[in-house]
Amino acid sequence: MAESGPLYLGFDLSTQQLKGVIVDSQLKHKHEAKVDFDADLGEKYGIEKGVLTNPSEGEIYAPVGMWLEAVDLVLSRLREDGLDFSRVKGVSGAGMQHGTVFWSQQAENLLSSLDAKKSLVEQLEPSAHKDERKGAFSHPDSPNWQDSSTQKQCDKFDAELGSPETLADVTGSGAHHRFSGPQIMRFKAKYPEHYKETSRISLVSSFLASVFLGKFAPIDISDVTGMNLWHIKEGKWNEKLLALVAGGEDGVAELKHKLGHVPEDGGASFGHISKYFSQRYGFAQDCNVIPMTGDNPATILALPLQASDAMVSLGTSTTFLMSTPQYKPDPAYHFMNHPTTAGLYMFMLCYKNGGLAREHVRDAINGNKTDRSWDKFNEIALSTPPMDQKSSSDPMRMGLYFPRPEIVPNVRAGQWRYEYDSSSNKLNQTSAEQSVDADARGIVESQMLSLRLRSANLVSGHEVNGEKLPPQPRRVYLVGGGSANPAIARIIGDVLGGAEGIYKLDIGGNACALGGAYKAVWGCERRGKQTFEQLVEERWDEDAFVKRVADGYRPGVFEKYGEALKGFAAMEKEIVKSTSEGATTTGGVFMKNEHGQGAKN
Ligand SMILES: Nc1ncnc2c1ncn2[C@@H]1O[C@H](COP(=O)(O)OP(=O)(O)O)[C@@H](O)[C@H]1O
Ligand SMILES: O=C(CO)[C@@H](O)[C@H](O)COP(=O)(O)O
Repeated sequence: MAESGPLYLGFDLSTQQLKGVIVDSQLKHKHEAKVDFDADLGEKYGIEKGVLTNPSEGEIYAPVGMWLEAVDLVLSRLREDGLDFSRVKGVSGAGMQHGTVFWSQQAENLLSSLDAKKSLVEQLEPSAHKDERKGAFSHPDSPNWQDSSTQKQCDKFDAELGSPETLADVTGSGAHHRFSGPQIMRFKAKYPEHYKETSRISLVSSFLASVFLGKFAPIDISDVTGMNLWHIKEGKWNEKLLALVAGGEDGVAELKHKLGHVPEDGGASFGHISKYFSQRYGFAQDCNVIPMTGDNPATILALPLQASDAMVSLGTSTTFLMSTPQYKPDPAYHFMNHPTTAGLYMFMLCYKNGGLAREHVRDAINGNKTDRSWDKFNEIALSTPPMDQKSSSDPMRMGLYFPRPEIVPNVRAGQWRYEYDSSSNKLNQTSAEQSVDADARGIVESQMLSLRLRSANLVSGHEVNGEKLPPQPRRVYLVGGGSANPAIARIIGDVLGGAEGIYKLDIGGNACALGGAYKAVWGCERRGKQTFEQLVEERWDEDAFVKRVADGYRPGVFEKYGEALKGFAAMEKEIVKSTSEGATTTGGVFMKNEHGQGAKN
């Protein structure tokens, strides 16, 4: 008998891919499809790893037309996968954070009168088809989160409210190159005519929601906190920061109009799907468009995350995410509104040097041949003792591994190695040129020590079998490509702990698109004031959805890494200081110190 019952669609529009995942009301994964920008559309749009670059100005951006083409393509792939679109009752999802899309004056007319026989890109971005007709965008490109062209604007943002600390207190973050406020400010200065012609500025998430809605969709309550423009505690735009972007108070009303109203409820439907999608693909006419959010906020929705649980996303970048009722902002990290639950926040650390840096070490260990296997890396990582300390009288060995300029801490690209004697608290820099074998464990330890250092204030003690454990996450959940690696999971447990252990999401698809699909379920099926957490917990199938992949807290080992933390913090300080003294130009961007007036990646 054919299956019936509602289905929900979640998207993840990220740097390199558009993924679509279908779940049912019980959160069970049913279908998925993806478009890989390089493989499917790379030649046509001239992109590499999903983006175009202008290194002389530190610019990284993506053509919006390519994303539109990907939307039609991913839906046709879902159809090929057997999806019955008439059962889809809700659409939500995520977009990579911070990116902006600039709509033209005729955009809403075009969005609401799409012809189902033609593609989205033909009608909304004719320039992508070399047609000179005016399209729906005042500029064809969207700045990417890896862009670092906004140093001047970041300096002004950090100064505007008095200090980076105050900016972080108000908006949840100090100024960062990729954040939308500094990006819009630069766009206005570089393209004044395009800015004037802009009727609406969307984030990547609200851009995608607008396409499905057939009119402008508001910016989401969580994603808005990745802009450096939203006063988190007051729940409204910060007028001073808007004036900074607009070039004076006179421009504030116009900018506010371009940004639009931000609704508080992350679950309230924006309305029914545009008829383009019901006519072309057969979506139910009453399918709801639920607010789409940022990729990181959507990722925390893939699990019924409890306070003191942590998620480590081991993708291209490494991100560390926690859902917490505490609001303790600092310019070194980010606090954002929780995407579904008022009174909760998302704590986030974001590193550019994640998977790529680990791959560098893997390739060096494999002799830089064509072997891309992780076997040798894993074997060496597990046979190396914690901190490469063969006996307790040996110093601990540690380092920083940054093939790209890093966000946390804010330093230029480079590699540094140190020895640390915890009994005398002595730190010595050693040669960067040494055997790469110790780096297999070393790079994972280094990345995890950085997470432990910065999340220490947010974790608490736990009692397991009557025994009181030191402050650490209750569970650590791994997501992203690197979560497949058992050796990495084991070392993460050693360094970060985890009172109940290390877990991995065991459902198909990816966490971010799944979180988006769950958000659609919640938006459409919640009863009264039922929170997202209550709904997901009620339908959660622990045995089917997650898998315990490694031990967490190991007595003695966790404490040893606690000792290493002091040396690690001192090492970072020394590197930040030495790199800011000899300020270096990396990729056309002037890099300086962590909290001062230097670059914020
Ligand atoms: N077995 C593995 N061990 C370690 N890293 C892995 C493994 N499999 C994939 N990866 C890493 O996962 C990363 C890609 O993760 P993914 O979540 O797909 O990326 P994105 O963030 O772009 O969506 C790559 O850096 C790759 O090296
Ligand atoms: O900038 C941030 C978070 O602040 C990044 O996490 C981007 O949001 C990453 O996007 P993808 O890796 O999904 O492309």
